[in-house]
Amino acid sequence: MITVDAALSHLFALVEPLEIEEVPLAEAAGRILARDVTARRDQPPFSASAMDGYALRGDEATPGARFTVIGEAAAGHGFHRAANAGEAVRIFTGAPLPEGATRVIIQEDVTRDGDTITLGADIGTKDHIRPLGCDFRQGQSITAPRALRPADIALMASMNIASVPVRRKPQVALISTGDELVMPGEAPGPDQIIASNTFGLKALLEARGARARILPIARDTVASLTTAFGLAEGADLIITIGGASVGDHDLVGRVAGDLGMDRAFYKVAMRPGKPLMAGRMGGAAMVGLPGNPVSAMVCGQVFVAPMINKMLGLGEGPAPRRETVLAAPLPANGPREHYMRARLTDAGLIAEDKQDSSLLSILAHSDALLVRPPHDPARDAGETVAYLPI
Ligand SMILES: Nc1nc2c(c(=O)[nH]1)N[C@H]1C(S)=C(S)[C@@H](COP(=O)(O)OP(=O)(O)OC[C@H]3O[C@@H](n4cnc5c(N)ncnc54)[C@H](O)[C@@H]3O)O[C@H]1N2
Ligand code: MOO
Repeated sequence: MITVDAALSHLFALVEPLEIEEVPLAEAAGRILARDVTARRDQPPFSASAMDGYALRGDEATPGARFTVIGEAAAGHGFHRAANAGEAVRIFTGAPLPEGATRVIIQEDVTRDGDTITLGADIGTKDHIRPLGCDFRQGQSITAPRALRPADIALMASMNIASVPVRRKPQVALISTGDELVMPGEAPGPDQIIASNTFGLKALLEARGARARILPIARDTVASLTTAFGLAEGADLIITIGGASVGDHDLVGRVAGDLGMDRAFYKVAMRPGKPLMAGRMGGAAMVGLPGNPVSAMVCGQVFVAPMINKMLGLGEGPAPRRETVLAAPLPANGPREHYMRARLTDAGLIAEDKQDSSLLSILAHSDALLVRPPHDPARDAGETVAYLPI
């Protein structure tokens, strides 16, 4: 058995950052920016009014001063003549400031009579002008790598970037193995259960930027598993679930080996998730996850998600941990790193009473995996512990 950290190093060695592709801006949300992009223009490209009112020379803006309105500037339609002494231009929010004007007086502070305006007694001190380039200047960068959020998409649109260099999405093939499994919606036989792991993992990995394909369930036969591996052709990462342990029907390691899988390791000192295996299989990385549903999901968080990150150009790093206090005491941990299902409360973290790795209902109502190092001693309420948010 190897440590979680050693397993992660092996897993990182199995994958590389994928190629870069250009996608239309409208499809770039959630993708990983692969190269820096730079603004193609200044924003705003001219000094613009921030309010509806009158543009005039700031040195003339005194309470009670009068001006002649000589024209109008609206957003998209500037007024292309200078405002001279004693002149004002009717202006609207977003309009270019006419030459000579250095201040906008909002219309609430002005009285107008025909083409004459008089400034009110309290016009404040603000100029209500957005200077040229005050948001960003041409050449300003958004640096890669970066997971693109809605605000980044808006910023790139404003920068006039219509197509975006992103990492190709990792293609993941998910194979459930076991005679006991049927797909959700099917009628299970008396000894059968529903395959849940592929669905949970697809959701987990797609939320992290991968594209996951659920293959037909492989039965516990060499022929069926061989067929399933064949269907995984073209994937960057092949994930099997179940059949990884030492039972007579646990065939994944053997069949993968026969098909040329170059095994990097088997078994990790963690709980749940001990019978994990991985290696290279043709052009793909292969990870064999344990079948117990919580084990598969925890391994997805701890191992597969960081592999996806590396493929997306986000570097090699473990699943990010946070710290908080315990709200209830914990007994000493055994020799394996334990990822305990736990709930975050106002008083701190509370580990679930039941930690069996078959209990999806407990996982679903947990929001943290409390990380216990191997041989961690008993802990009291109030002590600081590490956890993975899930
Ligand atoms: N003698 C030993 N027995 C077991 C050991 C061991 O070290 N010695 N390890 C145990 C641990 S820990 C785990 S985890 C499991 C892992 O076994 P497998 O990876 O071979 O998984 P299966 O036996 O195929 O299935 C285990 C369990 O999970 C259910 N399962 C499997 N696939 C799915 C799926 N896609 N969706 C929902 N549920 C699934 C399966 O029906 C079993 O109940 O081995 C222990 N045994
Ligand atoms: O490691 Mo198993 O994954 O403990 O249930």
